Formats: sequence, structure tokens, C-alpha cells
Amino acid sequence: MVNVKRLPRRGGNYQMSTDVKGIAASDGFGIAPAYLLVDPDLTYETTQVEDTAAEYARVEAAFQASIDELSKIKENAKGRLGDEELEVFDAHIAILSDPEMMGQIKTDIEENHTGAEAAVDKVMTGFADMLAAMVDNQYMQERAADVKDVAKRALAHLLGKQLPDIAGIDHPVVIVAKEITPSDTSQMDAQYVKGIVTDLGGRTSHAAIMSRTLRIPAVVGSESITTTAQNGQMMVVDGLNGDVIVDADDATVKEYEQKAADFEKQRAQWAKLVDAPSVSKDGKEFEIAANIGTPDDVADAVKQGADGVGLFRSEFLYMGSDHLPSEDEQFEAYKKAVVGMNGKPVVVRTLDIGGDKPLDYLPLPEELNPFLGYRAIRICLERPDIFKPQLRALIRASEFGPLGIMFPMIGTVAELRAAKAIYNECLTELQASHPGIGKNVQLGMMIEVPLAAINADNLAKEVDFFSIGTNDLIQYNFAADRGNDKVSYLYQPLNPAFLSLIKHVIDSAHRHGAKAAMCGEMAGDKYALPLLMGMGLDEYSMSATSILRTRSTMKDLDTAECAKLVDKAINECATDEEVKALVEKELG
Ligand SMILES: C=C(OP(=O)(O)O)C(=O)O
Ligand SMILES: [Mg+2]
Repeated sequence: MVNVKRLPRRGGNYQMSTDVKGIAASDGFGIAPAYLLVDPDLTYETTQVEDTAAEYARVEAAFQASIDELSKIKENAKGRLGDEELEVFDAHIAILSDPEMMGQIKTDIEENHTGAEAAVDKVMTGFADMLAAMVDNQYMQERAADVKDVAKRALAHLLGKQLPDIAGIDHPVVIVAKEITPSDTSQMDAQYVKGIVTDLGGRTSHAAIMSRTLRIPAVVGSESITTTAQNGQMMVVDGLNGDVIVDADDATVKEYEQKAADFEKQRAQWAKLVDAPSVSKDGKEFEIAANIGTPDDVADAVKQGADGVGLFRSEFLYMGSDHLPSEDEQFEAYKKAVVGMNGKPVVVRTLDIGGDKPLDYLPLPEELNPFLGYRAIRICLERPDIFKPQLRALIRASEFGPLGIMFPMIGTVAELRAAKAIYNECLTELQASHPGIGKNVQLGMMIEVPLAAINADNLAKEVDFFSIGTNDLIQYNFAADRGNDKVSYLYQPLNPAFLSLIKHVIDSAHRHGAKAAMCGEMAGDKYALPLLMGMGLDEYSMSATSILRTRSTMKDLDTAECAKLVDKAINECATDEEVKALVEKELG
């Protein structure tokens, strides 16, 4: 959605600025020049060269420039990336120094008078293809991607083009991209990345979730930002309303700097509630917890006054590694989170890969509908060799503080029982040498599959708690891909039919003495809050940045009034718009 405006520049000239509308994905305002995360055009003309020595010298210069660039990126990324990730840069530098490859490029130029670009492209693609053909050697196959990556960098230098490089960013920027992957976000330095704008994605896409964790203002699903913005143009990202201004002039920048300052003041007000209980106006206590991706996020959760961690997305541990993390590696990570929360509970979700979260080192079959396919608990139940080390690590970590374990994507009672059976096997094994270990673990499941929500009454009998994953529960109930901005209008947490399903889940949990939590994005939605309080949801787990705002709204809401609101929303409203209007009136 693009809107071109003529804005008066200071001094009377006019500047064309462009407004782009997207989905507000992460609170706050980001103001900085654009940094396009889009590969430049690397096509070249095939030429015959006369001066072959000069042509080969161009190759040597391009390779040296690539080596210098990689060394600089590696230097910048130190401290942010682990040793194994940093080693990738060394591997790329080694490829650029390979005498056999250099020799072949030189021969091609000298004997065939091939231009530098074509020679580099041909020889390096040949090397990559050779590695990719080694079907019995997964390690060598994976190196094929490295050679291609390096070839792209060398070609860019030959053509005088700049490749984007997230880990190398060392000045304030707003990142502009088609979409952002979790591995992109893991390389970002929040100190320099002031904002993110993408063409694709919805509020509950993982890119959006990660930008909230990193506290980077973000607008996703703009459809057109990569074709609208150019490198270096001044960008304003309004993560509260989903507005992006491309090529903003001084007056607009000033206006938004003021808005950003006001927002910071508001945040300072909320910050006063950091040690306050999460309590309604009529004194009913709730828990407001944080969603985290790695143990390092615990520090921010504590800083934001979280009453616990309601969702530790353990798959980010796996995605941040180049191998399946061992039981001991996982134990250390879970222990760190539990110890960091200092007596407050931590709920870890077992591995939830598949869907939009692949693992490079665990190839999964190609699927037409990955979100409906082989993912999460479906993989773990078939692969105890992966599942058991995680469960054992979690049970061991529970010795250091209150810990909950929950299973993702459970659809049926049989799946839940199968997961619990594997858990119990691990418990028995560990108790043989450590009597009493794991006695304080709470066992729960996510409610993300429509049938599980409908069948909540039976499932609740078998768990200590539910955690409602509204991101997937909405995706599956509305049959609308959560990452597709074309269908993002179907992300309707306030739809009355959906609200009555949520109420059924909460009531079912309570009927059987189980706790009802929610860890999908709906838990941090300001319009949903009074409705969820009215339904008696016990725990609200959200991006750490939303905790204090939620606590502040909660203290002004009366649960009896909220319950009446739920009744009206479910029985008198027909659309999510009507529910939103009703809640807006209540919030004042
Ligand atoms: C919390 C959820 O899990 P994720 O967003 O990681 O799929 C959810 O589906 O609501
Ligand atoms: Mg989910």
C-alpha cells in the first residue's frame, strides 16, 4: 500500500516522500537510513579479453577485497555470534585462498581469454556442483552453499556492487527486506538496527516475534517496501501504527523524533510497575510472563518485571547451532534460564521445528503443506533419539528452580499420552541414579490445533496446564497462513466465534484443576486483555516489551465488568469489529 506525497523541504523546495502502510509488528519508532537486504543484480556481459594479465589482476583484487570484507564482518560479529558461527567466515576466507581454484580461473583467462566475471562464475560454480554431487558426504554437500556464497561476494566486487551483510552493520540503519528469517535476526545488532520493514509476513510471523524480542520497531507485510525504498534514504518506521515513511524530510523526522520521545516517556511511566504485582482493580491476581527464544533473553524478561517465563521457544537453541544440541548443552541452557528467573517459573516448550522453522542439519522431507505436515511433536514422537535428550536435560534443569514442560502441536489424547510416556521413561531412567529428581516439574501442552481446543475437556484431565498458542490456533481455525500478508485480515483474535472457543478451553482447564495460560500474541493484545481477564485466564505470556503496558492496563480493569463484557462479546456481537468497538468503549 503506497502513497506518494509532496512534502515541502526546508527552504521552499519540494521533496517526494512516500508513505507505505504495513502491519505494526513491534512497538516504537525507528528513524535511520535504509539498508536494503536485497541482493544486487549480478548479471554480467560475457567478453573476450586481450590483456589477460590485467584481467587476472582484477580477480586477485576482487578476492582480496572479499577477504578483507569477511575479516571485517567477522571482527564486528565477535561477541554476538558463537565460535562455530564465526568459523564460517574463516571457511569462506579459506575458499578465496584455494590455490587449485585460483589456478583454474587463471588458466581459463589465459587460455580462453575469458573475462574475469565469467571465469570466476564458471570455475566456482563447477566446484560447488562437484561438492553438491557428493551425496554420501553431507558435510561436503553443505560446503557447496559456502562456495556459492563466496562466488557471489567475489562477483559483486568485480562488478563494483555491494552485497548486504547483516552481521557487518556498524552504523544506524533501518533494514528493508522481502522477509527476515530467524537466522537474520540472530545476526542483528539491536544497537545499530533501528527498525525493520518487510514486504512479507504477518504480526505472528517469526520475524515479527523476534523483532519484538530484540525490541526493534518493525512493520511487516508492507507488500512493496523493497521496490519503494533505496539504500541510504531516510526512513521513519512507526511500529505502533504500521506506517513507514520513505525518504522522510527534516520536518517529518523531527515530528517522529518527538513521537519517539513521548513514547519513551510513556514507557518510563510503565517502568514504575516493574516490581508491582499483576493485579486487577478488584484485587484479583494474575501472572504476566515473558516469551523468550534463548536463555540470554531472561535478563530482559527480569528487567521488564516478568512474573515468569511462559514460553521458552526451545527450537531457537537448535536453530542457533550447527548440530543437534547435546543433552548437556541443553541442560546448561535451561539451567541458565531457570537460575536467571530466580525462583519464578520457566515453561519450556519442547522442540517445535518444521513449518517455517527448518533445521539445516536435520533435513526434513519436502512437503506441499509444511504447516500441516511433519512438525513439532509429530517429529519428536517418531524420533526419541532427538526427544529424549531434550526431556532429560529439562528434568535435570528442574533441580534449579520451578520448571514447566509443554508439548507443542498436540492434536489428540493419544499424542499427549505418547509424549507423556516418553517423558516418564526419561524420568524413570534419571530417578534410578537421582531419586526424587523431577518431582516439581509441571507438565502441560499447547492448544494450537483446533481439535485439541474442542477436545479440551478430555485433554485437561491429563495435564497440569494448558498454554493457548493463538498464533497457530488462529491460523488453523481461519485456514489462513500466519505469514501471508494477503490473508492477514483473517488474523482475528477478537472474532466472537473464536472467543467462545478460547472460553471453552479456559473453562475446561479450570473444571479439571488445570491452569489456563496463553502464550500466543493474543495474550499481549490490549483489546483482548479485558476479555481474557473476564474469562479468568490465569497467565498471559507475551513479548517482554509488552509486559509493563499490560500490567498498567490490568490494574484499571474490574474482573466482574470484564466478565459482563465477555458475555456481550460472545452473545451479542457477530464480527471482530463489533467486539473491538465494545472493548474500546470499556477501555475508554
Ligand atoms: C505461541 C505459539 O507458538 P509459535 O508462535 O512459536 O508457533 C503459537 O502458535 O501461538
Ligand atoms: Mg505455534
